[in-house]
Amino acid sequence: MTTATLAAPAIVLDGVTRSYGSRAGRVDALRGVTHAFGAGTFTAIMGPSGSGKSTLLQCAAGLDRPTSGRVLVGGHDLVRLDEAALTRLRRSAMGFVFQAYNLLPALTAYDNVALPARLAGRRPPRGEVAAALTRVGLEAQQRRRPAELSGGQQQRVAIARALVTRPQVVYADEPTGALDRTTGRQVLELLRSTVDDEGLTVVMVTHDPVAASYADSVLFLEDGLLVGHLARGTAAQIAAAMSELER
Ligand SMILES: Nc1ncnc2c1ncn2[C@@H]1O[C@H](COP(=O)(O)OP(=O)(O)OP(=O)(O)O)[C@@H](O)[C@H]1O
Repeated sequence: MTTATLAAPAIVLDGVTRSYGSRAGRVDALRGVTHAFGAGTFTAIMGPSGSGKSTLLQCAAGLDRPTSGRVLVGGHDLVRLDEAALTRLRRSAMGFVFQAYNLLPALTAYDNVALPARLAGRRPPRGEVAAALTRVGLEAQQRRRPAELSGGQQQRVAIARALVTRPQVVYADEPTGALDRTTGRQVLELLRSTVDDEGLTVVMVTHDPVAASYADSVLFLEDGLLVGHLARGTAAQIAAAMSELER
């Protein structure tokens, strides 16, 4: 048995279902998903449009509540936490990176990175914010506002903001969706290095086999169910598995 299998998982989904009621009827976005994400691993979630990828990520992050099943993050059962406790856990243990960088346009890069700590009611030490910006290669751009940064730089600010609270897990939803290939690769290398160097657990939704090839393993979702798993696949192998699914 390897150390990875001995380590307690960072995130556990246990029989997670999520149904949405709408005027058009019921949609079963997740239909019983069970998976343990090992601590210090990078997992990509792939699947056709509407297969439940974003719903899975939202449930794993406590941004959405499952209809049934359990979600454990760092041993905490998210389903049993009230909103206040969930918010505290999200702010201390989880980081988020989205396709749209969600930076506040009026704030500098520095103040955007400092924001999560301020929201949690503390003034982050200047050195911690500066270190997070240095970590993503933006120490010289601290005083710039988002409009004065390229897309890739804005995404790196968003990653610094996700890392500054020293989370255990980072959830990323199409983090390279709005970036060109070279810039996207820098962002993926950065996510990869947070796993390799700092032992973070990263879960990333992506449509892009090249992005998914940076992960340790790829989970394939179809129609709300986990239907496949590929460990350490190349982009070509991942693309082949995807087209098999979409056939
Ligand atoms: N708030 C909601 N209300 C009703 N239905 C929803 C809601 N959110 C998602 N769904 C439905 O649940 C299913 C799964 O959606 P989800 O966004 O998780 O898929 P996805 O795999 O992330 O799709 P995409 O790749 O297109 O972003 C879809 O059928 C979607 O229409």
